[in-house]
Amino acid sequence: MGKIAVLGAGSWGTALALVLADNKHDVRLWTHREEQAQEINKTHRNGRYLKNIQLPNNVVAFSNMSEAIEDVTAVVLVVPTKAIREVSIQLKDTLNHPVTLIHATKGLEPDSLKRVSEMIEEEIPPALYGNVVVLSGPSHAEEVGERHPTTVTVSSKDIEKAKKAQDLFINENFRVYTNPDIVGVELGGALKNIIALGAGISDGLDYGDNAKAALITRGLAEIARLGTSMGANPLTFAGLTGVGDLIVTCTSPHSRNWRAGNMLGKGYDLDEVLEQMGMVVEGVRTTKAAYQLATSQNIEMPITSGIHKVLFNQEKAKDVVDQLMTRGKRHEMEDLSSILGDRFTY
Ligand SMILES: NC(=O)C1=CN([C@@H]2O[C@H](COP(=O)(O)OP(=O)(O)OC[C@H]3O[C@@H](n4cnc5c(N)ncnc54)[C@H](OP(=O)(O)O)[C@@H]3O)[C@@H](O)[C@H]2O)C=CC1
Ligand SMILES: O=C(CO)COP(=O)(O)O
Repeated sequence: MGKIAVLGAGSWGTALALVLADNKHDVRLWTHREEQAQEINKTHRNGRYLKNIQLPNNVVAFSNMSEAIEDVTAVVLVVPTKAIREVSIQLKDTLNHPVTLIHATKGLEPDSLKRVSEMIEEEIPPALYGNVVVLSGPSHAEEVGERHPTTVTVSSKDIEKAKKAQDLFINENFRVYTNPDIVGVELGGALKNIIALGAGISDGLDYGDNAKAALITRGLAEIARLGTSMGANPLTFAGLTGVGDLIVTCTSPHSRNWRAGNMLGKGYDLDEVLEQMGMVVEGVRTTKAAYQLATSQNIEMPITSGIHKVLFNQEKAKDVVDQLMTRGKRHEMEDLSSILGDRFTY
């Protein structure tokens, strides 16, 4: 078994470190906070982000990146999207040998409109890792920490790299599939957070199960619409990183995006919500990026546009739902008819 560095000691980095440790790897969990590294090494717990989980002894925390990545064969980058460029630059300045590079971050960058693997490729010369691998899918850190059955997908432009990552992570509790469609895998993981905000808002307004099912299903339709226009395979959105992650994020109080939406639905304002969360709510910045993408590519994304109005234009969630419900009439399978042709045109 090899030495692996996990960069980012939030909820997800800590849970992934546990999976790798269960697979008998020598795991080096890097945090930018010295006091957090000391706490993890002393107590074998990450009190702020995953307090109920006891970490195995083969997870060792570091606050010095060059010590954390010394002689590692793989690096797992798992910080919020906002920090990806900064941590990638630190990694580029520190790394002096080739590694398998995996990221597990779910987001899109506003303005540049880049996916996370594209951001990494812009900051770290691909000569050091070949092609980036993304790990994504329905996986709350709290449940992975409890070793509950979980399934995820790894994807890369180089499928051999994805298979390497599959071998590092797979075990009896954590089943890992491969998928060659990195565009679809990354977009599914990023865009579902917008819909999870919407599901939380709907629950905050006490709109019940019908409304939430509508958001998940029509949310999937608009995710697939944007994704296919960007080159993704539409079938990826029917998989773990599409509908799978939508279900887990839109229906669970573990989800920070759902919880943030829930507070918005109950009438709190965005700044208050983010302050109370104390953890990353990726859907907020991703809504901005997806709205910019949809506008620039002329793709219809009514739910995303509605959530954009609630987050950034101070429109009332209830009014936005009313607007969504009274839009012009549509054919449910419009997207399929353009992909599959005559059989779906009626
Ligand atoms: N939690 C989950 O269940 C899952 C999360 N993800 C994704 O994983 C990514 C990370 O999320 P998650 O771990 O949950 O987030 P958390 O909010 O739990 O933790 C974020 C971590 O990143 C650290 N961080 C922030 N900025 C920097 C920086 N500039 N340099 C170094 N470290 C930094 C934070 O440090 P500090 O304490 O100092 O702020 C904190 O340790 C997100 O994209 C999320 O969508 C994916 C699947 C599941
Ligand atoms: O991506 C996740 C589960 O798959 C976690 O979602 P949240 O960031 O909303 O908690």
